Amino acid sequence: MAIARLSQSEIETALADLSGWALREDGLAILKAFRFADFSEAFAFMSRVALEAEKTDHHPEWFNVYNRVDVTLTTHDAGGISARDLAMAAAMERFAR
Ligand SMILES: C[C@H](O)[C@H](O)[C@H]1CNC2=NC(N)=NC(=O)C2=N1
Repeated sequence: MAIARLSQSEIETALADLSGWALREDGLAILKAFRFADFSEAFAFMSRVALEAEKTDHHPEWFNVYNRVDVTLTTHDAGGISARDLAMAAAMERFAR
């Protein structure tokens, strides 16, 4: 299903409100390195995100070691960043709080 890729200015505006998120060098994804107190906290975060991902059919690429969760969000169907990535990033911010 096709979904629109956001413009560069739409992405920059959104990133200004997303603390710690950055544009990947190729401009096709957004990234954040989350840090938690320990593995238990990191995995609790990942569990919440997993439920949200299933609910919204939008899934993160991520890498976890102990208390670290490195996240990449992109929309394959759009070939870049869509509103779905911003919505997921905002949800992750709520879950990490
Ligand atoms: C068929 C299914 O709806 C698609 O493959 C969904 C699943 N989850 C997804 N997750 C992400 N991050 N991007 C997508 O384009 C995407 N597409």
